[in-house]
Amino acid sequence: MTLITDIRLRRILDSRGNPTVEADVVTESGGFGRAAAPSGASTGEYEAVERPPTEAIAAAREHAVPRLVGEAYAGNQREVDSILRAADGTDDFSEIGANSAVAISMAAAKAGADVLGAPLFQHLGGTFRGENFPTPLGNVVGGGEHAADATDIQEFLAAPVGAPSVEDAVFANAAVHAEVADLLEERGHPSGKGDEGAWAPSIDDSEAFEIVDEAVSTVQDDVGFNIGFGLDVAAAEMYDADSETYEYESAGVSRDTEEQIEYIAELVDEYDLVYVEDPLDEDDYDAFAELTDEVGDQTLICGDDLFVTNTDRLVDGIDRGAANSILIKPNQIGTLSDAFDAIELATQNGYDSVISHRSGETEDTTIAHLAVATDAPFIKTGAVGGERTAKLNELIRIADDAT
Ligand SMILES: O=C(O)[C@@H](CO)OP(=O)(O)O
Ligand SMILES: [Mg+2]
Repeated sequence: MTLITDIRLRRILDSRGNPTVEADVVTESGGFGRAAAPSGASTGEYEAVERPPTEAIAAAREHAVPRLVGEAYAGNQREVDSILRAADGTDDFSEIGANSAVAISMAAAKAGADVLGAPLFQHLGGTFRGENFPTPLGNVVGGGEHAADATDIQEFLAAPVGAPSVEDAVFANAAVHAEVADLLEERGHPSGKGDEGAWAPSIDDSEAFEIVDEAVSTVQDDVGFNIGFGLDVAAAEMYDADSETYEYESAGVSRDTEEQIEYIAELVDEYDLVYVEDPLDEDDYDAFAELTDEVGDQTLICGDDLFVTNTDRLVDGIDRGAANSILIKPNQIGTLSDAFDAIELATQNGYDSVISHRSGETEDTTIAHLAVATDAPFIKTGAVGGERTAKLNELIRIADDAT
């Protein structure tokens, strides 16, 4: 029933107005799945390769589609994904593009779920999933590669860890986002938004800390449950390999690696940060390990550019004690099976998984299902904006259907 009988690939728009790859997968019994690849701006050096969509589509039509149509079963995700790997023939999907690969992989999963008549999270995670929901990390202020002339730290994230339901958590993040706008206005910094819908004011990081701290406390008092906050430092983007320093341009500050470790540890203490992503350069496992040793019992130290959803890099991190959490982005590695393997390895080793969007997104909701399917404790998919609320609203629907 799930034999794949047709795959269509096309270019569609992403949230930045750039082209991306969308895939439709059809099965023998009429099952249908559609999915689109997201796209990063602060991409890790070791990510699978995204090719220009026109090239990725042409290469996938030539190498992958003929090996899948009439040959593979959408209900057998491992088979689909291993055919994608074999058809590509490289380690990093540089032939068919990780964008074509991930779109086909996710569309096949949806087609498999459609044939079964089960929600995607259940097809992927089994019948006992759907009871636990991830805490959404909501991007409320940001800069870095996601907005010009804004904060050096890429993302300030609301983290409603005490929310009684995913719905309450989603609305709490939106409330923090709105409160931040009021505070920016009061302080004379009315602001536009960056790529992920976070406010992108022209202020330095220290002022952003004050504002987010205040906004989180105000909303916490309103809603009556605990809201913390966290960061995606995206430190690889500010690391200068020649001078071996982290350059905070808006503050005019430069920190060497030891100073960066101390700075982050102080921030964790001062603001009770619950989450810190990529606080150090993507090549510096030792510095990650040092920081994790120092504050890893107080907060999550998450590797995004460090691990790039890659089990080989995660094994290195586990061996060295670098980080205690991993960001999971299916397009960083190219298939859902690879993303699942990374989550499983993380869980077995006590690392928390954080399922994540990219800064360039579409209406695709696969990551909401992936988070529920894998019992992930966190999902990072913005706070507002249609391509972000697509995933957040899908989480609310999954929770609503489950009760
Ligand atoms: O760094 C990140 O975690 C992501 C998503 O927030 O950004 P990008 O997709 O630009 O890599
Ligand atoms: Mg990141």
